[in-house]
Amino acid sequence: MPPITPQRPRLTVLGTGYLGATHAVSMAELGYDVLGVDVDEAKIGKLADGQVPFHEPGLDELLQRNLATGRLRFTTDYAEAARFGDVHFVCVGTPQKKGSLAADLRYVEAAVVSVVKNIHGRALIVGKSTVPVGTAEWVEELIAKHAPEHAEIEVAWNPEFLREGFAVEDTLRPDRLVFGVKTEWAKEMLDKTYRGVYELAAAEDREVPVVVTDFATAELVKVSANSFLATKISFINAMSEVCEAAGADVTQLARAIGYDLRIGNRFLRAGVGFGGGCLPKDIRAFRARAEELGVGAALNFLSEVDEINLRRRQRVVDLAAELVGGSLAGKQVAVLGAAFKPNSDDVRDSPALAVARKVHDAGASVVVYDPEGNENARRDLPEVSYAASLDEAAKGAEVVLVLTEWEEFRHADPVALADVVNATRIVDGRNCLDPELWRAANWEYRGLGRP
Ligand SMILES: NC(=O)c1ccc[n+]([C@@H]2O[C@H](COP(=O)([O-])OP(=O)(O)OC[C@H]3O[C@@H](n4cnc5c(N)ncnc54)[C@H](O)[C@@H]3O)[C@@H](O)[C@H]2O)c1
Ligand SMILES: O=c1ccn([C@@H]2O[C@H](COP(=O)(O)OP(=O)(O)O[C@H]3O[C@H](CO)[C@@H](O)[C@H](O)[C@H]3O)[C@@H](O)[C@H]2O)c(=O)[nH]1
Repeated sequence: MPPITPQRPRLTVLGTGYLGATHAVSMAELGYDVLGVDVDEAKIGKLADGQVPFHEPGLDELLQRNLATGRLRFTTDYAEAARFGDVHFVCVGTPQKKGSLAADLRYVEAAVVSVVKNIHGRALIVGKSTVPVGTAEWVEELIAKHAPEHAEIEVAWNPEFLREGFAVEDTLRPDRLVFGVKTEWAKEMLDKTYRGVYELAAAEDREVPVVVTDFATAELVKVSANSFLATKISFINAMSEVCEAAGADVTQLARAIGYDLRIGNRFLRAGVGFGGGCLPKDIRAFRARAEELGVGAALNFLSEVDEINLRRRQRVVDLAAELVGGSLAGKQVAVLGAAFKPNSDDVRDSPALAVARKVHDAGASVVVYDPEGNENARRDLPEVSYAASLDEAAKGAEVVLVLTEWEEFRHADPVALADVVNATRIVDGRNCLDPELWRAANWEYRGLGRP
């Protein structure tokens, strides 16, 4: 990619997890000088050594290439970060608070304070983490309290919409950019920062829409986008429940309604529901913030969205029990999938792992296999066994549950697998298999929302 030349701001990325590492690497790929910063020394050590600490297709190669050019470096030293950066991207985690629906902003606070107290010139702090509306104003207050008096620091909010599994592509070629700003200078700095993205789009005859807003709107764009996506999934999963009761097929229903362009065919895959480090916590934090703002009733539907989603996990467990004759106690169960979606090793709030836990709690002996997620899963759910391959997981199973739609599972051979299991029973928790194929190989097949 041609490096962009004039007036390139130097960038730091504070927090080098799924979002930050991808952002740092992608911005270096676009020609910027980037310093990635994290408090996790092991993570920084790996990144500096050219190893991506998580699974994200294509990221390893770009990391190594950009380390080699010298454009990309990593550190745990905030003083160095403050000296280096013109623009500081805040990409730290905003997980759900323990015992509450709300977002935990302690890492945002720590990152902002650590960097601004060391800034002596002019700089822009750009929030990328997903946060409750009002956070950017609070970050301004933190800066006023902690920055040296002579420093000139402004804030912008620039939410990120990347999807895991497509993170690099989404960063280099975003559907849109959102700039929540208060001043023309902040807008100009963001334009300079994203010039590489604009130039790549122009070279490919595309345009990247840029929506310039106030802080509150930018913050809300992010959580409302995720709420809409979560609602779409729970809508189709609610239809799935009705299809099950009525003997209809939700996959055909989704296809048919999706032809209406007003509805669209994407994000209508019924199954065991949404998980991950974003949608579940974001809809909960949004509800909590709306309560604080006195408009909780406006988002009551999001609690229904959450409940529909969680009910699907129990539905898979019930189907598995039904298939083995009523009780899972003492049965061997193969769980295929641990990551919350394919092409990721992320197991945060993963439906697959939640089901594995429930099946284990029901007294079954559970063997999990995920092509990339075993290691993270073992940390979260050490009570169950992990297999190194699909065949090893399925060996001797009374029922197989497909809970993450990895290609490897989609293309599994039902005839060959029949020789490995103890009983040919399968629950397709992602509606990703061809029922006819599996039934033809003598499997008792159950999908979600399918007759
Ligand atoms: N993962 C995604 O696909 C995605 C997409 C868009 C937005 N987001 C949002 O981005 C934020 C980060 O998500 P993530 O998935 O990358 O989380 P993550 O847990 O993978 O990464 C967060 C990183 O922040 C680091 N950190 C914590 N405190 C720090 C500090 N004081 N200074 C520097 N680093 C610190 C952690 O060590 C960790 O490496 C969240 O708000 C999330 O909602 C995530
Ligand atoms: O039709 C569908 C589509 C998705 N899912 C599930 O929904 C979850 C989320 O999927 P996806 O949105 O692709 O993954 P994320 O990487 O979590 O991305 C979401 O969350 C990010 C963090 O906020 C945003 O940046 C992205 O735009 C938003 O799509 C996963 O468990 C999927 O299995 C379904 O069950 N059915």
